[in-house]
Amino acid sequence: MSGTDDAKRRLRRELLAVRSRLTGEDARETAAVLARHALLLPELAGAGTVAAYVSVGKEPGTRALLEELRARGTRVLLPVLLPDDDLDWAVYEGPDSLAEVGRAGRLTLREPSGPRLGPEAVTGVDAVLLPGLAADRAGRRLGRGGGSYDRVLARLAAAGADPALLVLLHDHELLAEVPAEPHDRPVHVVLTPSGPHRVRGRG
Ligand SMILES: Nc1nc2c(c(=O)[nH]1)N(C=O)[C@@H](CNc1ccc(C(=O)N[C@@H](CCC(=O)O)C(=O)O)cc1)CN2
Ligand SMILES: Nc1ncnc2c1ncn2[C@@H]1O[C@H](COP(=O)(O)OP(=O)(O)OP(=O)(O)O)[C@@H](O)[C@H]1O
Repeated sequence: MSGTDDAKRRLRRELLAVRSRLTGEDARETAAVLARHALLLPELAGAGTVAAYVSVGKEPGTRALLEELRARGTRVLLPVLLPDDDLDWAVYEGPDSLAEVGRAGRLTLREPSGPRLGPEAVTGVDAVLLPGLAADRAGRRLGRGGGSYDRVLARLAAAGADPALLVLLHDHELLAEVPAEPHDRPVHVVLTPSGPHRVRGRG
């Protein structure tokens, strides 16, 4: 294991421990404030299609945001986790269209139940909302470590697609520096309840 890999693991453990201590009230407040900021961003206001995700556990809440995007006519794609941790995609058709999917040792996810569009569908979107555990002001993002979004970002680059990339975090998860490996690709905006933090020189 490389030193960076090891540093990422340690940091993930610490950040998940802090998240586990957040209250339901923290999560609800974060969700409302994040949705308000997000809906004002030009990257989302001008987007025809947005790839997003349904927040779980103590992740900053995305459900209000998903509903409001859909209500204003934005096409929203949601991920379906494949057995190898790659992501397929399907259209969000409202809260009642989500199915709970449990996997051993993992958080129970809510996934869209409509037709699957294939992993390449993400290359046609205008913006991607990414989950994460931390990011820094250079746009380096730390995910849960499955490499799902690393693969999404590699797929976008291979297709020559350049959608706006936004990671949604709690304020304390915007760090001075996140350890990065050569395969990591930076995001453009780190969105926290205190507002959007734009990565200089991107977007
Ligand atoms: N809300 C949400 N949806 C998402 C993601 C995410 O991070 N958040 N993903 C992002 O890729 C994909 C799913 N990947 C996941 C990977 C790990 C775990 C999980 O429960 N991890 C445990 C630790 C055990 C483990 O690593 O397997 C944990 O974080 O507590 C959940 C989802 C697609 N959908
Ligand atoms: N393009 C890719 N295709 C397949 N595997 C990849 C790709 N990029 C990275 N990986 C692998 O994915 C694993 C997790 O990488 P990393 O620790 O950077 O995850 P992460 O960015 O924190 O998580 P995620 O991408 O799920 O949000 C590593 O083993 C890495 O080698």
